[in-house]
Amino acid sequence: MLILREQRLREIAGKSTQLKPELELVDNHRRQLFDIAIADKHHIDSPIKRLIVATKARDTLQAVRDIVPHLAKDAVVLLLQNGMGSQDAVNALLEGHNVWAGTTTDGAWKAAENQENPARWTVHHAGHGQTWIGPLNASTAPFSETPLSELTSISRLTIHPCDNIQERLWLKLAINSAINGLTAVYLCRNGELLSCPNRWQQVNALCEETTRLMTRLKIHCDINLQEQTREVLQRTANNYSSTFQDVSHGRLTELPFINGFLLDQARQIGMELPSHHALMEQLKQQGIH
Ligand SMILES: NC(=O)C1=CN([C@@H]2O[C@H](COP(=O)(O)OP(=O)(O)OC[C@H]3O[C@@H](n4cnc5c(N)ncnc54)[C@H](OP(=O)(O)O)[C@@H]3O)[C@@H](O)[C@H]2O)C=CC1
Ligand SMILES: CC(C)(CO)C(=O)C(=O)O
Repeated sequence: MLILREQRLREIAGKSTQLKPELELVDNHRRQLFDIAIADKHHIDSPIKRLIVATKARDTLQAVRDIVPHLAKDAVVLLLQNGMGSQDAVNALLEGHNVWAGTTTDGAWKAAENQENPARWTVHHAGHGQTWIGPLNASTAPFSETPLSELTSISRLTIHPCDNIQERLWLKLAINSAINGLTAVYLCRNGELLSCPNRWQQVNALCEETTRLMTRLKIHCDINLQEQTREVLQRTANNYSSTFQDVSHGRLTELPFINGFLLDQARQIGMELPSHHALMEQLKQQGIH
C-alpha cells in the first residue's frame, strides 16, 4: 500500500471518479504495471507490519508521526533518506520499535502526473547501484529474520545487509557535502566541480574539514575522502546532482541534513568548519535553503 498525504489523495480523487491506482515501473525500456492500494493516514485499516519511508529528509519525521498509531507493535520501519539527522529523529520517536536505515546508489525518478489516470505513478529506474540496509538499534533481529529480507528477492536491486549503517550514512553524506551544495552555487553538472580548478579546490577544502570532523568524532572512515569524491565526480560527471535538481524545480533542498548536519555535529564539540559554514552562507544569500 502506498500511503499519501491527505491533500495529495484529495487532489487525485478530485480529478477522477474511478480511481485505479497503479505503479508503472520503467527499467531499461521494460515496463511493468502493478495494481496497488493507496490511502492517507485516515484510511489505513490494518496495523502496518513493514513500513518503508521514502520521503525527502525534511518530510520524514512528520510522515512517520502521522501514522504512528497505525504501526503494529512489532513493525519494522525502513528509512531511505539521504543525509543524516532525520533517521535519529525518527528512531527517537519510535523508541522500542525496530527501525532500520538504508542508503543507495540506485537512481530513480517519478514521471509527471498521468493525465488519463492521476492515480498511476510512473517511476523510471534510471541507474542501477547498490543499497545498504542496517539497523539503527543494536538490539534488532538479524536482517534475514525481518520482513525487509523479502526485498532481496527483487532482482533489479542489489541489497547488502550491514551492521554499520551509520558509517555508510556518514560516508555518503561526506561525499554529498562536498558536491551537492557547490553544484547549487554554480548551477553546474557534477563534472564541472572537477574540471574547474577553483571549484575543485573548494571540494578539497570541504573534504578536508569533513575528514577532520569524522576523525574527532571517531567515525570509522578508512578511505581518502578527496579521492573517493573525485571518483564519484568522474563517474557522475554528466549528472546534475539531486540538490541542483531541487533548486531548478524551486524545491527546498536536503542540505540542512547534509552540510547543516555536519555543522551541528561540529558545533556540539566546539569545532569550526569554515568552508562548510561559508558554503551554507553563500547558498542562503542565493536564496537556496
Ligand atoms: N530518487 C533517487 O534516485 C534517490 C533518492 N534518494 C533519497 O531518497 C529520498 C526520497 O527521494 P525521492 O524519491 O527522489 O523524492 P521525491 O520528492 O520524488 O518523493 C518523495 C515523496 O514523499 C512524499 N511525501 C512527503 N511527505 C509525505 C507524507 N507526510 N506522507 C506521505 N508521503 C509524503 C511526497 O509526496 P507529494 O507528492 O505529496 O509531495 C513525494 O512523492 C531523499 O532523501 C533522496 O535524497 C537517495 C538516492 C537516490
Ligand atoms: C553522488 C551524487 C552527488 C550524484 O549526483 C548524489 O548522490 C546526489 O546527486 O545527491
